[in-house]
Amino acid sequence: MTTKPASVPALETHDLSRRFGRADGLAVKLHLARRQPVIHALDGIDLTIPTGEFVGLVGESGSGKSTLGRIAAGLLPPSSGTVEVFGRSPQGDRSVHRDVQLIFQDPQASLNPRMRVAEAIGEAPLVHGIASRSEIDEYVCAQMRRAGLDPAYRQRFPHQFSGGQRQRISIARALALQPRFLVCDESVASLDVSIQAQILNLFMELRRDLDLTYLFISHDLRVVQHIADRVVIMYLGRIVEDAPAARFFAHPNHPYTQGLLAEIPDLKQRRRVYAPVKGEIPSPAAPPPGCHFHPRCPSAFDRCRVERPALREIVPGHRSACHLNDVAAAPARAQTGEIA
Ligand SMILES: Nc1ncnc2c1ncn2[C@@H]1O[C@H](COP(=O)(O)OP(=O)(O)OP(=O)(O)O)[C@@H](O)[C@H]1O
Repeated sequence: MTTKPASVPALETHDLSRRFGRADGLAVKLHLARRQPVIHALDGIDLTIPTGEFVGLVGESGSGKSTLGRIAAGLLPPSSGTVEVFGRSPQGDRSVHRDVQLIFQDPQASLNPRMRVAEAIGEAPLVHGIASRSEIDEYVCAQMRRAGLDPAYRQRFPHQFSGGQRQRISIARALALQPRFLVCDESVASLDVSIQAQILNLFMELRRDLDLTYLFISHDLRVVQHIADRVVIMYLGRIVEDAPAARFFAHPNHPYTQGLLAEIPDLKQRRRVYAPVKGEIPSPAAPPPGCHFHPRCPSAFDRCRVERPALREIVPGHRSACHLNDVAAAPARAQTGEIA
C-alpha cells in the first residue's frame, strides 16, 4: 500500500460549488421545481488548508460556512468542483470520514439524551475496532480526561452536565475516533464568554498534543482573533479574503473585511477608521451580479456591478477578491497606498 507524504493538505478544494433547491432531486420529486429557487450556497471555492493549520472561517449567516464544513466532513456532496481531504475524496473513500470530525454549536442537540456519556463516547470506537470490549472503559476514561472531564461521571446522562461540559463530551466523542482534522461549526457560539475561553484553550491544547488541523467556523471575528493561523472570509458563497491572521488584522484588504473589523471596538482604536458594513446580506437565492458585495460596498464602481472579481494573491499568502486591487481600475486607491 502506498502512503501519501505528510505534506498532503488536510483540505484542498478546486472550483467547489454547492447548490440547493431546484437542482436538488427531492425538490424535483415533490414537483416544487418551479417554485423552489436555487440557492448558491457555495460558488467556486478554491481553498487549501495545509496539515496542522488552524483556519478561522468567518462570514455572516447564510454565507456558506457550514455547507463547506459539511462537504469537508463528507456529510454532503458538492454539486461541482473537487474536494480532497488528506488527498482522498470524502465521497469516494469512506475511510476519510474517521479522519475528519465535526463539532457542532449545540451539544444538547448532537448528544442522544438517553445515552450515558460512556456509551456516547465509546460506541463509535467499538464499531470501528479502535478499542475492544475489554479496553473500552479505560479508552473512554482517557478521552474524557483529555477533554477535561472527570471520568468518574461517565455513567451520567448529558442533561446532568453544564453546557460547557456537554461541549467537552462532544469533543471527547470526536477525539475517540482519533481524527486528524476537526471542523468546529460555531462550537463555542452558545457558551458564556468565560466558558468559551476554556473551550478555545482546550482546542489549542489538543492541537499541540495531537497535531490536529482545524477549520474553525464562526460568525465572529473576535473569536478567531487569538487562535487562528489564517483567516478566511466568506460572503454569499464565495471567499472574498484569505490571509495569515497577523497580516489579516493589520492589513485587511477587502471592503467587506474592513467593514467587519470596523465593528470590533478594540481593533477600531488601532486602525484607520473603516466604515461598518451597512444593510443586510442579500438572499443566496438571488445574489447580486458581479461582485456579490457591491450593493453594500462604499467603494463600488461600474465594473463591480458586472464582473466577478477573481480571488488572487495581492502579496504572497494573502488573497483578496476585489476589483480595487486592479491598479488600472482603481488608480486613486492605489495612489493613496491603501493597496498593501
Ligand atoms: N439542506 C439545505 N437545503 C436548502 N438550503 C440550504 C441547505 N443547507 C444550507 N442551505 C442554504 O444555503 C445557504 C448557506 O447556508 P450555510 O448554513 O452553509 O451558511 P452559514 O454561513 O453556515 O450560515 P449560518 O451561520 O446561519 O449557519 C443558506 O441560504 C442556507 O439556507
